[in-house]
Amino acid sequence: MELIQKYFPEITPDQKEKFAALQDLYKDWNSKINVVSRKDVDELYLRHVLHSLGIAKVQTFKKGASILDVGTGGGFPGIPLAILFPEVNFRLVDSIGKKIKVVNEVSEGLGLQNVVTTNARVEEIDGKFDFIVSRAVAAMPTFVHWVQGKIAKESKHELKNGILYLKGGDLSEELQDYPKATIYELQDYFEEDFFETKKVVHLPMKYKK
Ligand SMILES: C[S@@+](CC[C@H](N)C(=O)[O-])C[C@H]1O[C@@H](n2cnc3c(N)ncnc32)[C@H](O)[C@@H]1O
Repeated sequence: MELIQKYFPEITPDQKEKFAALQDLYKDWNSKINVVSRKDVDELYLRHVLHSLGIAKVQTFKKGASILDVGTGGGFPGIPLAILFPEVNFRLVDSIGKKIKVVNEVSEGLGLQNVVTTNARVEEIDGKFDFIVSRAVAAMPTFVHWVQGKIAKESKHELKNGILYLKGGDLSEELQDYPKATIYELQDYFEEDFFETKKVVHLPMKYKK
């Protein structure tokens, strides 16, 4: 929790309270429906919350923006980002119903007004979003295939509307067909080399050459 404050010192008392409440909510819901490993619950703030917020170091979402979190699982990166950006609209999607149940319980437990969830495959989702965020769901070509057509053209943001994907490893092969992809290293934003998945990939909507 101290790490959240260290790297996001501008959070309000309300946001601080919500971040602090996450641990008990996940512990409680995970004991009923096992969606996050026990080790992960113990290391929730570092492995999940701070890691998810890495996306916010790359792009600050403006008021009224719409964000789709694809394959949110237990709510990552969507829930921490929704706490950090209360005036931004988040839609969290997962194809597994019990994961969405946990996300709903956590979101309701926190009283988040800016989160809606959908239990579906992302391919079935209609609508356009400013950004699509994700972590650990599919290789880039598959992912792009799923989400192309769901990104709004107009951008009010510093980065062009598109995908922001938390990824690890050597991405040169995976990204070879996407010359417009930009790779941001999380270690440039955090003093310590915290994370196993160390990069945020930004792929703008018009990703082709
Ligand atoms: C490895 S988990 C990652 C969960 C979360 N993003 C995280 O990083 O903790 C991958 C998730 O993607 C979901 N998923 C996979 N393919 C999907 C699809 N086509 N549409 C929606 N969800 C999908 C799975 O159900 C699973 O919950």
